[in-house]
Amino acid sequence: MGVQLVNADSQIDMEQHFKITAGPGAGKTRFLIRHIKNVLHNSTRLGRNRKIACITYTNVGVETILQRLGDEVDYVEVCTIHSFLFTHIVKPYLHLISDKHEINHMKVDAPYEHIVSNGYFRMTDLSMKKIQEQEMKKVFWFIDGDSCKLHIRGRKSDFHKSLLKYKKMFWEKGIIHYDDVLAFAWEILNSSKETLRIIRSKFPYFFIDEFQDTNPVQTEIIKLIAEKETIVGVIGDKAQSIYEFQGADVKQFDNYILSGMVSYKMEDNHRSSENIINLLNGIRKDIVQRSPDLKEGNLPSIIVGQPLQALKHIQDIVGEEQVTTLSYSNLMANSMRNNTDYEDGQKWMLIEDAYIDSNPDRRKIFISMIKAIEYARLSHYKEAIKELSRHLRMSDDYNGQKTSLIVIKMMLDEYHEYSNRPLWIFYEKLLGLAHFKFPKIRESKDEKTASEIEIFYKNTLYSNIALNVKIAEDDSLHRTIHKAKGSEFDNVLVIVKGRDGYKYNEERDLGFLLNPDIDGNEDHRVNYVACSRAKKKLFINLPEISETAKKKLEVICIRTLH
Ligand SMILES: Nc1ncnc2c1ncn2[C@@H]1O[C@H](COP(=O)(O)OP(=O)(O)OP(=O)(O)O)[C@@H](O)[C@H]1O
Repeated sequence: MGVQLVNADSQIDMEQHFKITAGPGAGKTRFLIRHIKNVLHNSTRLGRNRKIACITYTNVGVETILQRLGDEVDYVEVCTIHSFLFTHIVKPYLHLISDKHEINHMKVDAPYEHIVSNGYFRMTDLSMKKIQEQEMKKVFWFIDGDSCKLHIRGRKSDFHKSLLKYKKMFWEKGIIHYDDVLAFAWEILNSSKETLRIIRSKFPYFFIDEFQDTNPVQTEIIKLIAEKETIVGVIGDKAQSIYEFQGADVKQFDNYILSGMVSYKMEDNHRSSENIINLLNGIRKDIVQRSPDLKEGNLPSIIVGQPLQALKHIQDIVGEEQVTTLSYSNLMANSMRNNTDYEDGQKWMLIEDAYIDSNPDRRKIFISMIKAIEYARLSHYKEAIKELSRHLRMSDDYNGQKTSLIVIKMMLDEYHEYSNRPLWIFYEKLLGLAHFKFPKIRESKDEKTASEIEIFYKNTLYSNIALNVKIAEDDSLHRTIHKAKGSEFDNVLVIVKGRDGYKYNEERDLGFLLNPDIDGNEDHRVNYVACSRAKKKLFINLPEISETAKKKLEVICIRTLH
């Protein structure tokens, strides 16, 4: 059977595996909600212990689906893949593989983000094998025959044994990372037929949204579950696959086939105006989207100049309406939010890489403090308290949470006193707090003998370091493109800059419009996702534009404003 054309309101056979391919704004979420409701009302295979699993990529995605399901959530479990696998497979059945991997399974309470441990790294032979500590961020699991193995992205040789030794030091303490959850879940299901049977029986339907972002281990888990009894349905858009660094792969979506699976395609775009849809159709060729609602709107515009000026210019055009800016890097998004200029060609870093301090305790406290303050400024208080309380566990009867709240509130009240001044001022403030224990920095008498650390604290502005904080679930007006996935906004300004330390280069950075390669170039897909978030007005900001590019873009119906 070929690919069948459907729309957001179509009903499909609920007892067959399915794959739905659809572009942005096609109504994938609307389809999923209607399909879940259809199964809830008509299936005879559901019950108190037999639910629909609905997996989506982010916590924001989970909230959206829960809200749209309204009261009909009794027999549906909506969660992220990590939370599903942890709750239903890893937590209850980890004991099946804990001896083999030396995991202290009684102490495992939740998965954690992997923060590279210098101490553990030094206890392996990895540095002797010329592996840099930062490369530990590129460690991933892959399935090799009957077992999962560790590998470092970008390396050819096999470092599995050394990497396993590093990981085991965490596991012994009951710490497992998000990527371990996938590997452990696969191993448990692959080796225990009984666990697989229980999962199939608890979840007769298994739906996955944003399937283009799943990684290969996840795909194998889904294939195992789908072998019998459970009906699996996946929905996605390969042109919106933007998590290559986490192991997602465009080809995976195309190659994903289950026996008896029916493939569907949606060609509508209910979100954007016809002019924006025309621009999107110029970037991708596999789906030509139509505008069933014939929404009118201006031609997308290019604005050349500084991003902050461009935003001001657009604000004059749209009046009272809000404008959302979308940037590739945290650095750019944070600069827009803080109303500060951004110099093209800056290296994108996480705060962990940007923060120079050889004393590990002091470094950890300062990084957490800055993160907590910046989260709290965006009202993400829960994350702020979680980040800080790990250093204040002993300070109160609430695991440090009460003290964290007091400290954060005080630091926010006094933000103006240190935010645009050297980190040294911030350091002196923390010294005076007495809540934290860290060694003092030895201050030199004259500039000649100043240590690297003293120079860093005295010459680096707090605001410059804070720009590197990554906001986990950013719902602000100025966010990164990755954090805008699945959302839509009336007016969007896409900011195009040079990549990670490079100055803007038209051929490369405007390639997504001049010579689009959606399958082969992830940067093109990221910019495509950004443009496709706009409902009414789309603006693209560039630092400069050549006459040739201008002419070419006029043909694709973009006008250029200077
Ligand atoms: N059949 C429809 N009629 C009218 N509006 C619709 C229809 N389907 C979806 N919409 C609207 O179109 C917009 C996009 O829908 P939705 O968010 O479900 O798309 P999507 O396919 O998940 O998009 P993306 O992949 O870009 O995140 C929403 O505002 C939604 O309310």
